[in-house]
Amino acid sequence: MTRVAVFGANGKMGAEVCRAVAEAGMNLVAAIDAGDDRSAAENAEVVVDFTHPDAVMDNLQWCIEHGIHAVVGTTGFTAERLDQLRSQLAQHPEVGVLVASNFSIGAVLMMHFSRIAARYYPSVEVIELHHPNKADAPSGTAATTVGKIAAARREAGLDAIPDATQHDPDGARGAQVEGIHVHAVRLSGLVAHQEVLFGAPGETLTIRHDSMDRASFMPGVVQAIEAVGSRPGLTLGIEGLLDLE
Ligand SMILES: NC(=O)C1=CN([C@@H]2O[C@H](COP(=O)(O)OP(=O)(O)OC[C@H]3O[C@@H](n4cnc5c(N)ncnc54)[C@H](OP(=O)(O)O)[C@@H]3O)[C@@H](O)[C@H]2O)C=CC1
Ligand SMILES: O=C(O)C1=N[C@H](C(=O)O)C[C@H](O)C1
Repeated sequence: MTRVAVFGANGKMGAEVCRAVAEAGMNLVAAIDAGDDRSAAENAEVVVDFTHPDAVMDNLQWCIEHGIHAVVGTTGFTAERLDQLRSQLAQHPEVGVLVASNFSIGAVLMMHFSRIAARYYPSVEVIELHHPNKADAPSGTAATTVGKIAAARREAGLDAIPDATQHDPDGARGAQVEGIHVHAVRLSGLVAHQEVLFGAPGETLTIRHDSMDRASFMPGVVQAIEAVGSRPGLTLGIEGLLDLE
């Protein structure tokens, strides 16, 4: 039985992960929340972190220094943060850390399909929609999606988006991430949703994903816990676990 500790255990995701870990027949050895002593997690094989962008880097440094693998759903990962993790992992090459901005199969497919579509459309915008208690904007999923679309556009030699910078005196067209407009909606009743809108003369393509319940993330989290120990170093996303790379 894999020994698992959950960081952020009292949160919306953490509580769900604690249930999923037990239901998957794993051994939940510690459920840690803000202010708790992490030493209770020292005999875990895998830590699952769903905390806060301000807390996650310190938590991961602790995991890596203790030789504990980590599955990370917490968002807020910049290129600099990922480089910092790679440097820490280089000192502990046996440890695996898997960071995924979204563990739901539908969201992973939405990002995959968006990457495929990106080269065929001059225009693209992203609308992400979440519950109002979300700590960050734009979402980690939106940032990952835009990163994949921007890379596919570069590989295809596409010009900059023609309509990205026009006519926006009041900022109503949202933030720009890698030159792509991203709109963040926060609304009571929502969980986690995203639309990727592609446009070309005379047509549009919309790819939409909806998580109506946090249960949608659990199969991906459990699969990542099972896999992370045999993947030393940094793994980004669960695409590799789903044969989507
Ligand atoms: N990758 C994915 O598939 C998904 C990722 N997420 C991401 O997961 C993160 C958490 O989301 P959510 O569960 O909704 O947030 P919540 O605010 O509901 O839960 C976060 C929990 O972590 C606790 N916490 C804060 N700091 C620490 C710490 N240092 N050690 C242990 N626990 C700590 C918080 O305590 P307190 O409230 O007292 O600060 C809180 O109980 C976010 O970054 C979110 O974007 C969410 C859904 C899916
Ligand atoms: O905070 C959330 O709820 C979610 N966070 C992740 C993100 O920022 O993309 C994943 C999902 O969208 C839910």
